[in-house]
Amino acid sequence: MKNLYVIINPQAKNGYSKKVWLDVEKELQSRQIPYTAFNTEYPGHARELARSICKETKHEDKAVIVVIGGDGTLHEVINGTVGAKNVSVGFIPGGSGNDFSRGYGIPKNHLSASNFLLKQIDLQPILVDVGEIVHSEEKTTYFVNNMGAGFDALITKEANHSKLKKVMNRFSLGNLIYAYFVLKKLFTFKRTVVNMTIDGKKYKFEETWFVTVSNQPYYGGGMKISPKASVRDGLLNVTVVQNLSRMKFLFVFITVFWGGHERMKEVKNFLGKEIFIESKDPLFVHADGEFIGETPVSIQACPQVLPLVTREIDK
Ligand SMILES: Nc1ncnc2c1ncn2[C@@H]1O[C@H](COP(=O)(O)OP(=O)(O)OP(=O)(O)O)[C@@H](O)[C@H]1O
Repeated sequence: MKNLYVIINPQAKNGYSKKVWLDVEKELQSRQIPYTAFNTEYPGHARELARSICKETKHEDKAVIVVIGGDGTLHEVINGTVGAKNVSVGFIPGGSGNDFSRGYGIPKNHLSASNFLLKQIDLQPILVDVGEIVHSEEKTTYFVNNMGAGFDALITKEANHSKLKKVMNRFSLGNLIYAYFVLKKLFTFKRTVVNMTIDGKKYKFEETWFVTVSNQPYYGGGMKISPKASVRDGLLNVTVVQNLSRMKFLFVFITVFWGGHERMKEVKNFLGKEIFIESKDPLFVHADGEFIGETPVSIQACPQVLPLVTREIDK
């Protein structure tokens, strides 16, 4: 069996991930599977742990890092492993949003996900795409789900820093926090001009609410922002929402839950490999729901670079 490392974020979903780990640990022990486990101690720690596991195992044949937490922890681990060909990544959901499981064919229930993972672990991992963002001072961030600039990044930033999220997570209502901030920020958000280049072609969008670049269909805890996005096609799906009154924007935002927004004339969709986003006024930027800075940013698709323990995913 491949060497197994587990990275647990004990804070994900207000500590629910600790319970997930107890169940998974029991399963590993009953099957007498050896493992090395680490708890994250602060934001950013999962990335450091993943990096040092990759360094230590670089002469080993194969290793697997299993992430127990939410999409934020997974995002950090990916940022520590991208490029390490011998290390594959597995995921057991223990967070509140779970867009990664939705988009990558991983069971949502942690016991099913753990059984599934242990069955797949010694099979060939599936190589999936990731997106690469180069932002200020040549800093690079990778994303697996999506990145966005504008209103959605503002909501992400507000929600992640809000004490209310913790309270609502306690009642399994963590996702409602996003709806709360959408309503709170809807009437004050300043729309701006966004200039984009997609595979060499230039675009100008007036009165832009947000731009999302997706690797998979889901974001914001189950919203279908990019229903046709595929994690194996080597391409990124761009969604631009612009020229909408505040009330119509709210309506469009609601239709994102089932992907209905794609038919609206104020929603533009593109496919591309290299994307540049700049704006007249700086816009907040997120990657996989984690705030990372402001525009301008350059994004590119990195086709099939991440070995993932999952089932075959259609191209
Ligand atoms: N020990 C820790 N203490 C505080 N924060 C931590 C710790 N370990 C990790 N974090 C941070 O917790 C944040 C949230 O983690 P994560 O996204 O995995 O859980 P979640 O918010 O419950 O789930 P989701 O993103 O799926 O909604 C991440 O930004 C991560 O950096």
